[in-house]
Amino acid sequence: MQAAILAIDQGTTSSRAIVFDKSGAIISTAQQEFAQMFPEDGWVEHDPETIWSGVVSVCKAAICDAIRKGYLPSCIGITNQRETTIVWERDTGKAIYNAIVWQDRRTDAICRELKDARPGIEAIVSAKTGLLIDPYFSATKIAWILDRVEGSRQRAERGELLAGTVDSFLIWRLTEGRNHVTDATNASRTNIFNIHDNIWDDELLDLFQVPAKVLPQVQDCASDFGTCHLFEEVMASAGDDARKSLPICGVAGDQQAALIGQACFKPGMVKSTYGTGCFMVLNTGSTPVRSSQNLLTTIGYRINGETCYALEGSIFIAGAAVQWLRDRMQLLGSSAESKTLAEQVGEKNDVVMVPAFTGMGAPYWNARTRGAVYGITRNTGAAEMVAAGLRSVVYQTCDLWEAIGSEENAPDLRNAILRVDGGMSANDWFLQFLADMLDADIERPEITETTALGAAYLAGLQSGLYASLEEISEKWSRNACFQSKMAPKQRNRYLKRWAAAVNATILFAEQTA
Ligand SMILES: Nc1ncnc2c1ncn2[C@@H]1O[C@H](COP(=O)(O)OP(=O)(O)O)[C@@H](O)[C@H]1O
Ligand SMILES: O=P(O)(O)OC[C@H](O)CO
Repeated sequence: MQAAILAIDQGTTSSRAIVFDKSGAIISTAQQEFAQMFPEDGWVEHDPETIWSGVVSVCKAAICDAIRKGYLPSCIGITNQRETTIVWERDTGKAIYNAIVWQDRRTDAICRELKDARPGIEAIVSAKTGLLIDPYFSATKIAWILDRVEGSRQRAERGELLAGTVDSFLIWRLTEGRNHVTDATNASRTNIFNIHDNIWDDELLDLFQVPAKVLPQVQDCASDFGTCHLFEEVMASAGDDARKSLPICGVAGDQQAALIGQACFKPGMVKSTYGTGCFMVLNTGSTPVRSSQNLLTTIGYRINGETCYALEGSIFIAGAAVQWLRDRMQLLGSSAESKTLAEQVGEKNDVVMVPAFTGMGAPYWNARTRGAVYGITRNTGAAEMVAAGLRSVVYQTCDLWEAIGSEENAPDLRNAILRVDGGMSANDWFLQFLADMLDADIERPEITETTALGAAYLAGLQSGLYASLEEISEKWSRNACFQSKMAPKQRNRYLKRWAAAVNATILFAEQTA
């Protein structure tokens, strides 16, 4: 049997397990989509039991298939949708409420009250955590659950409840209730983790009303998170001598894992991942760069106790717009069909979509806005709407690129190449429009499952399969490069219309609040 690594990628719309060999090639893969729940306007929930059963079943399927091909995983790396919050019982491992998903806006009022009650508090939170006060992050989600599920605050104080992001919940289940841990990247998305001192911050715990007792221990991304015995039966099919338990030794939030999978290890290297949302992450090295452009300062990875920081622009709706066009509007048979339809639409297409379905992320941070479409005529059909959806993701990326490029203390983006990955990066039409609008080179790697790959690299580092980040860096290879072909006049026209559409959407939200 050849050496391999099992990566668990628990994303917003699906759970995947991928077995990689040492070179980073995919040996086997299994995936399960799961239901998104929208109980109220702006609310998004997942069923933790569905997430759990899906993860177990994809892991078993991927391990089985890998063994059949002559590969035996020796460790597990985990990556996950970040910020999504679960509170569960220490005794039973059962969640006391559904997972509140990162996109969920229900705690907007709590965030506003905090800011109104204590002017200047956001600057303090931002200085310590690199984040803003926004419903996106985990702290207000934990507090909301503890305040709404009867008796849970008292239970938390008695040590009966545990809380965490999805990685933490999965590790608790995978280690059968032995380890309540998380990694520094996931912790850095909670609003209560001090990214400079690497501790849960007492002042912030008090501010957000989160009891320290419910929180996991925070570890380096490549470290010992516990051992999983749950797949021993499947592992046994490799033979009696085969190792059966699997150490979990790499963990990172999905966007940071993608930074690693894209081998963006040097300051100035930047990637954008197009899954449900889009997240542009720029490596800024050992110095945290404080944003003047409403971007987030976050932990890129922490290895051997050394933190590499990053600047992040977060967009809530990217592939989710394509999903909406497919599932709700029924304009597409599949997400891939969006390319064929968009190709039918010329440069004159004037429909502009602002996909603020769950508010707007960076750089606007407006939780109250909702989606809008402008410029519909009697000629507008499915193709125009689909092109508008794809273009809206590009325009949002332009906003991030502009914001990151304007940061005074960040590495210069003028000659930077943007590395892309995630579900939407399969779409060539989208990537060409992206290159045209950014006026920059866009590179897609051979392996676009970079999120899972990053988690596998971390586990491989810790388990000794790789010696260093340099060794990992050499494995990155390019599949395609997209370069701008658009005339500046046309680019400016598109950008002007986008800016007008965003302004109108914000104005509508303000006037109807
Ligand atoms: N060829 C494509 N063109 C446009 N969008 C796509 C394409 N393939 C997948 N997507 C979109 O990518 C998203 C899935 O990407 P993925 O990286 O798996 O997301 P996540 O990790 O958030 O679940 C879906 O929203 C889907 O609509
Ligand atoms: O599920 P994704 O890939 O869109 O990623 C979700 C992010 O981690 C949210 O911050």
